[in-house]
Amino acid sequence: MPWDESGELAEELFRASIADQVAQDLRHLYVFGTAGEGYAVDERRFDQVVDVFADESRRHGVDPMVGLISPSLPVVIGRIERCVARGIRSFQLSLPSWGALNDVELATFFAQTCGRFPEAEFLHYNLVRSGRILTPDDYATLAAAHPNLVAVKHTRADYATVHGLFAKAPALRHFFTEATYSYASLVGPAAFLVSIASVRPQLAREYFDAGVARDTDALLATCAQLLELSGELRRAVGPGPHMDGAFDKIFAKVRDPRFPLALLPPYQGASDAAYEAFRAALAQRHADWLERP
Ligand SMILES: N[C@@H](CC=O)C(=O)O
Repeated sequence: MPWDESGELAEELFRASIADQVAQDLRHLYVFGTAGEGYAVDERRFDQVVDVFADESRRHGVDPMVGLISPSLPVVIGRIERCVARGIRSFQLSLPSWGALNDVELATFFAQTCGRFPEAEFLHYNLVRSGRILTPDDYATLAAAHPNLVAVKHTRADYATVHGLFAKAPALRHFFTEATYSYASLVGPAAFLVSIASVRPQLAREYFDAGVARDTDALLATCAQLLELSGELRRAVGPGPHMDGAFDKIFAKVRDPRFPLALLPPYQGASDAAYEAFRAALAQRHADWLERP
């Protein structure tokens, strides 16, 4: 999300970034993951971003997905209600994170979201920050209870977990980020959650297609490049910024140099120097990953 100097949505830049992604054939878009600062927005900004996102997505024929991150279940329910009133049907759920949910609390959370809104579809965002990583067995139970839980976004999964997900929760679509996608796509119907590869969407698409075609050589070669890119990014940003948005906004700025790097307070964004260092690394050592003029 691009914020202006007073922390308000930079609407024109936001609309331009949606249009850019759609033009690059990235059509499954969401707002308010970690990178989109779903944990940091107040209700006013939540509604404003949703309105702009839904409007611009629909202009391009894209179905908008909205992420929900809050330690308060009533806040999550209220956000779903307001989105449903705006015709939004796709949601991305994260577990409340103030304390890790136990099994009873987990069942209540899904009953009060998936169960309460049967007309909507839900993707679960499985991440350490939420305090509890759900397992293949958890997903088997939840998918059986909630047919409108349709997908999961995995931020990390070892090989045993990847196999377990495809075996125990095959009704769900499992999205993996760059490093895990290479392996997961060889052993099951993996979906690809584009992160650092977003600097060059065309190559992200080719990586996804290599997985669909089970082209091991292409997958491993691109995976190695993407791991190198991640190393360049970590070196460029250095210690300090730690929220996904600090990194993802650098990707957005590679696509559009006007894109601001600031995160909503109190979180620390990456610096312009970090962006310049990453861009220089791309130009010098990974030129394929820079859009050709
Ligand atoms: N940064 C992504 C997740 C991982 O790639 C997000 O915020 O959704």
